[in-house]
Amino acid sequence: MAAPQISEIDLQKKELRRQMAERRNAASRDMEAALLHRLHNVIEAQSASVIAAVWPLPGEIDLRPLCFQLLKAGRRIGFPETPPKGHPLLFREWKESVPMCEGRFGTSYPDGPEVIPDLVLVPFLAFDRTGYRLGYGGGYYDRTLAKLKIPAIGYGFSIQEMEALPAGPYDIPLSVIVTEKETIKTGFHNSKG
Ligand SMILES: Nc1nc2c(c(=O)[nH]1)N(C=O)[C@@H](CNc1ccc(C(=O)N[C@@H](CCC(=O)O)C(=O)O)cc1)CN2
Ligand SMILES: Nc1ncnc2c1ncn2[C@@H]1O[C@H](COP(=O)(O)OP(=O)(O)OP(=O)(O)O)[C@@H](O)[C@H]1O
Repeated sequence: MAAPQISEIDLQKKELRRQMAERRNAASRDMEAALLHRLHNVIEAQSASVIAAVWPLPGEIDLRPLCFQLLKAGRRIGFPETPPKGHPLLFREWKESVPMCEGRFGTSYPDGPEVIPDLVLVPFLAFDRTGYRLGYGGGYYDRTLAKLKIPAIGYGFSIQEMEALPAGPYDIPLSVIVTEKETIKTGFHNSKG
């Protein structure tokens, strides 16, 4: 059987993931609070009614306090269910009382109906100023953004910035990147048509 094809870009990304997870894990609670505050203000200025967030994996930024605030303000929240690799994410509606189910790769998703978000919050291990990001390597967000054509707001710490990330042919840039220090508009619009 032929060996799976691993490109040079995929190998560079693997090493970066390891380094950047270490940096992210060194961030303080104050940095996380500042980031959530900034993210809240950015989302408040947008009219999206269904916002896709994530249930945190170990070491990740916890968006749940922000999700509670958004729910109270009348927005709806979806969390991703992780399908087999090669497929886009599916989002299920989350409310305070909804039980969570165990999904692939240690992820958790709500036991709720499917929702189609109109704005998606995207975690990353690293980003650059043109809007390219490095995730866990599933290619899930690129496939999801290719399908949904909705704006993507990436969020993470300023120490996760890279001069330039290796961009593969399927990488879709983020429209906005929010760190604890600044809000970067990349000029990229992932819209229909
Ligand atoms: N909280 C959260 N949920 C999320 C994501 C995320 O980044 N954060 N995802 C973003 O796409 C999707 C899940 N994506 C994932 C893709 C690959 C692996 C994975 O291959 N994990 C390896 C080790 C990864 C590593 O540390 O190198 C494993 O579990 O063996 C995990 C999650 C959807 N849900
Ligand atoms: N729309 C797509 N169609 C086909 N292959 C894709 C698509 N999007 C991504 N891929 C492939 O999936 C693999 C993983 O992609 P990548 O390294 O960009 O993941 P990631 O952005 O780090 O992960 P995630 O989005 O899950 O956080 C790569 O080999 C990439 O070429």
